[in-house]
Amino acid sequence: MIRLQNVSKTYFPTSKRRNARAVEALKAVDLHVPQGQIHGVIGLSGAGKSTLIRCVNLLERPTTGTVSVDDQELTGLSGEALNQARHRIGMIFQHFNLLTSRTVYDNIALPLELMGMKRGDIRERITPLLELVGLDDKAHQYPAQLSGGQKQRVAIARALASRPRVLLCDEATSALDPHTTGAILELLRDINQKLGLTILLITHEMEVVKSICHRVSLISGGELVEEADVGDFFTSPSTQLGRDFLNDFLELEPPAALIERLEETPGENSHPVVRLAFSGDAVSTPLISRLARECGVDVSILQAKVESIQDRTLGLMIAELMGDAHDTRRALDYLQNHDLQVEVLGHVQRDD
Ligand SMILES: Nc1ncnc2c1ncn2[C@@H]1O[C@H](COP(=O)(O)OP(=O)(O)OP(=O)(O)O)[C@@H](O)[C@H]1O
Repeated sequence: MIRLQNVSKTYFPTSKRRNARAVEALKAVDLHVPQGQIHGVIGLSGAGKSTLIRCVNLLERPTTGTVSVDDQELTGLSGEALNQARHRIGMIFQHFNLLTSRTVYDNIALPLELMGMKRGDIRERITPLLELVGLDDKAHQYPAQLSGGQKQRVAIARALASRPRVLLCDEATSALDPHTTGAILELLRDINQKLGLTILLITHEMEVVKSICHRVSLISGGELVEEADVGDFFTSPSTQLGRDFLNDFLELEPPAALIERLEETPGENSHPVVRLAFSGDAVSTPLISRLARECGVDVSILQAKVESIQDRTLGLMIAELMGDAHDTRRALDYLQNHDLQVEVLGHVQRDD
């Protein structure tokens, strides 16, 4: 439904200052979002998220590469043809972008008025939309009379008014409190299911990805460095940046006092400290007691938690494996052979 091929975007300096530099905001990005999927793009500030999503509806024109939506190449269009194609792409923003002088109803009607639709037809379109977003009693209020969550509901209804095939969400919940964020994400999931709408969203929040996305891409320095199903991303990200995002989200770090004592290479009396991630059957298997029994190591659990990621359960643990070098090596092999993701964080010296 959405296809970006080899998309690059360079912002060239507009001033003639000597130190003005071009910024390569996107570098050879390939992305495919199939029909009906919710795809998240996550990255740090300045990574290129906004540029990427704005390239999809050509609010930013890519410097090179092609963008297609619903089998139509947008990068080959201009003028009226591009305008028509954009009706099939709705967009919502972090700060809602509503017109303060228009009521809720009139904000939602705006794109339809611009399309030249008759008043009666507009009414027929808007009534069910107000119901869908849960604002049927607010039609004649002004944005200033609404909460942030209600404003975003108006923006969603406005984005859906032209019956788009695709909805782009630019940090749509970043200005909202956690409770309202949850409600808006639920509405987006509902719309995705009821209308079969394809959704591309950008965010810096793992919670958003975890709550509603099917697939996720990680962007860094203008490049997509990792792409995975959400369940896989949360169990075994393949890049260091992915692991950093996950660990920040899970708040699973060894205690500070231990971090200070961690050494990169094993010493004579040192034990490995490992971060373990396990999902599926491994969550309900008593692996740690088996590990102790079969490999002859003691396991000191420093932190542990169980998370539900959509329909999967993810177990996480930071543990020290205590035993001689041979046994701890066997223990690491044992864990890996039982489909756990094992990351050795370092080695800690034990004098006792
Ligand atoms: N209009 C512009 N002119 C010049 N440089 C720009 C422009 N817009 C963005 N950039 C630069 O492009 C890079 C990517 O910016 P972008 O806004 O896409 O990142 P982002 O991931 O959305 O960041 P944030 O989460 O902070 O909004 C940054 O280095 C930014 O400074």
